[in-house]
Amino acid sequence: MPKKAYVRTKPHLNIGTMGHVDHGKTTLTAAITKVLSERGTGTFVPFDRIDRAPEEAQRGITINIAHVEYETDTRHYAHVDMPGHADFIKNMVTGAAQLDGAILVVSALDGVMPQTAEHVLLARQVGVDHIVVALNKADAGDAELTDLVELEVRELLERHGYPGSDVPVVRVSGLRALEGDPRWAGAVQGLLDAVDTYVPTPERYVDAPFLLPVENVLTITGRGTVVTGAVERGTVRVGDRVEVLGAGAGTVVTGVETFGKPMESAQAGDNVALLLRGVARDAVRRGHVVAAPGSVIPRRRFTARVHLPAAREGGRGTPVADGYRPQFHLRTADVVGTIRLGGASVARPGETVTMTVELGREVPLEPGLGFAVREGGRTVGAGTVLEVLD
Ligand SMILES: Nc1nc2c(ncn2[C@@H]2O[C@H](COP(=O)(O)OP(=O)(O)OP(=O)(O)O)[C@@H](O)[C@H]2O)c(=O)[nH]1
Ligand SMILES: [Mg+2]
Repeated sequence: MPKKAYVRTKPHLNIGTMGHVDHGKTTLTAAITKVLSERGTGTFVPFDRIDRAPEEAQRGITINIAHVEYETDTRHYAHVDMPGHADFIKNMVTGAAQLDGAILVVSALDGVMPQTAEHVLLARQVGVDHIVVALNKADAGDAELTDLVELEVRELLERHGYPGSDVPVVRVSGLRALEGDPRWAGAVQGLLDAVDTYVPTPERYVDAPFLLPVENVLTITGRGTVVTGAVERGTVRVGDRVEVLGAGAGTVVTGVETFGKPMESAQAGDNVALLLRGVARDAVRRGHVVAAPGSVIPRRRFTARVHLPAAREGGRGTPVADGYRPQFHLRTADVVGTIRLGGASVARPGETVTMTVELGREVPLEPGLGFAVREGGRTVGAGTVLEVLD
């Protein structure tokens, strides 16, 4: 039986939960789907379906195991719940998740923790302009302490260039809402209303040449190789010619799906799976880019402005010197690179500096592209490409 096609009736946005470990991101994600399923605009996704490890996609094209899909009265959302900190860095910081807005989950019991601060810093750096705060575990916190946590979060946001006093802060209990408590289900609905109204519908670059950073690669028996990810710009439809940069292959798109539903065409902002004709499974990997032929040229060298978070924000304790070789996370790619600081001999945590970077291999680069700098499992910098060099 043919699968029901995806029909675009409302604006589509990508959002996600971020925040410190154990503050309740996955519980809240499950609670959101529960509240919306009761209103008839979503399908309930239980906690253990969100939090599980990826498995072989045998039932068809799946997007990303941590994605859930739902609708409010006015919008269609793809919501990514990143299981753990490393995944957050990969998906969000590198722009793979392409969040139009984020729900910052902060436990009312614990307040701002190191990863809360790190996620806010990185969200700012990669251009997530709108954050809504879920003060979670409000069922268990005392009101006075929760007030203090709220102040602390607003102050953190202000310090990173967000309008701290205007950002909606909603007290919720993901756990109680998930258990069906009407009061807390109402609070989760209030959070969604805040997201609907506070996060603007983004302008999509649908007229630009097509580009999709590859997040995952799957094989579907009898159909071929599938790549998944969020369309960064342009549109793509079945029959389009594309090239896989990194793999150096030209190919034709033979299928486009979103959340298991076939689409006639996908556009910037959509989370999709593309079936590619005649591309071997091992010829394409996460970090490659699928693009309109000739529209991007991979390069190795660029200048950039990079912020090095202070140690208290999760950054390094010591300065970096000329010749430093960390990992650069650009879109979904993870590449080693060497930095040159020019006149300055060292750059200290807490500073924002200009540098030249030479990557270990070519990747598609362009001015304005955001990236993260990582070393030993820690984010030591967040930057923006200024100029691409040859
Ligand atoms: N009292 C209370 N506990 C909660 C609430 N939300 C989550 N918890 C508990 O907090 C713990 C962590 O919840 P998770 O949803 O797994 O947190 P997480 O942020 O997804 O954690 P990681 O993915 O490991 O970073 C679990 O034991 C939850 O039951 C809440 O609203 N109230
Ligand atoms: Mg989780």
